[in-house]
Amino acid sequence: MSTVDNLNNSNESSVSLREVGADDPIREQIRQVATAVREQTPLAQSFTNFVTINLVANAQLAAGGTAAMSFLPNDITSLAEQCGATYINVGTLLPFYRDALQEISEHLSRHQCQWVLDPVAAGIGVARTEILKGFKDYPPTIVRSNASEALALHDMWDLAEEDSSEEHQGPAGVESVDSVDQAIGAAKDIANYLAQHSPTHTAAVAVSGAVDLVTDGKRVFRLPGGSAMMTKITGAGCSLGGVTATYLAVADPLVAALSASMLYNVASQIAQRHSHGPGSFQVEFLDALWNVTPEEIAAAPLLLA
Ligand SMILES: Nc1ncnc2c1ncn2[C@@H]1O[C@H](COP(=O)(O)OP(=O)(O)O)[C@@H](O)[C@H]1O
Ligand SMILES: Cc1ncsc1CCOP(=O)(O)O
Ligand SMILES: [Mg+2]
Repeated sequence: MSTVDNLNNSNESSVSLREVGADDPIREQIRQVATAVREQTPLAQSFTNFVTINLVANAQLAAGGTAAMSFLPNDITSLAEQCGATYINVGTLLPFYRDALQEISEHLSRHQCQWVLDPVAAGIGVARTEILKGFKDYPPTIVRSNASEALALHDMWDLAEEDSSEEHQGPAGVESVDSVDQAIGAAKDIANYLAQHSPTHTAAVAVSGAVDLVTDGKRVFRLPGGSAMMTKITGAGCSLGGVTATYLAVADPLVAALSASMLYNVASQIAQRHSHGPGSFQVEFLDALWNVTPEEIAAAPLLLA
């Protein structure tokens, strides 16, 4: 049975899916941006949490980009226009972050700088909710999150239709307690909202899980593959956000989100084969990010709903 049949027969997806063919133009676009990242070593700066900041920088380097991390608004705003993209992750917060992140998001928006948001632990704590609500006025180009975080952000931004409120469990920490399927509607609504406010009228949302979802608000792609070992290292999702910003520096939001997620699925599968537990998995994963070819990334499993 093929991947598509497996998914169509399982409860991983409630909609019918078809494989994106080898000759579909989107695969050639993905191959080209993966090549461009390796050739151009784009800089994506990050304001990210201090649990996983080192893995984010290492993953960006291994994927072919360069990294710069800072918590100072003036650092971020002065580098924003030289960076291809900025990455903001709200996993760990300090009291000054509320004002800092408002200043940064306002600057990025006013100067039409592209950025990726990882709303880690969305729904937990008054401070985080206030910060994430504030981003509605100065929105990112891409939201990359797990399913629970996408659902919480959708609630916070009041994007639900009156009669279509999604039932979900609410946050329980940084791990998802909801399925990717539950977040399809939320992901599309968020992507459409981001696109309406984007200077290029394009945006994307990437929801990770056993089968990832990537949407620009119109098309919904599903990405099987990867490794469950990714849930046994901290920062798999955070570093995917950073690498998505690396790709956004050279690609449109949909192709950037697809390419980064496909790279992660191919690399984590290789790492699982070569490792013996979480420690060696993380090392093998960084090596695989470095060694995977643009052709392998573009050929990764990709389904269209
Ligand atoms: N059960 C799984 N099987 C395969 N890949 C997974 C699984 N869970 C997560 N991943 C992968 O791990 C990476 C991080 O996703 P996830 O764990 O959902 O993010 P987060 O750490 O933000 O919760 C993504 O590349 C995703 O595809
Ligand atoms: C454990 C933890 N606590 C606050 S941020 C963080 C890292 C979360 O990383 P990821 O979402 O990539 O698993
Ligand atoms: Mg996360």
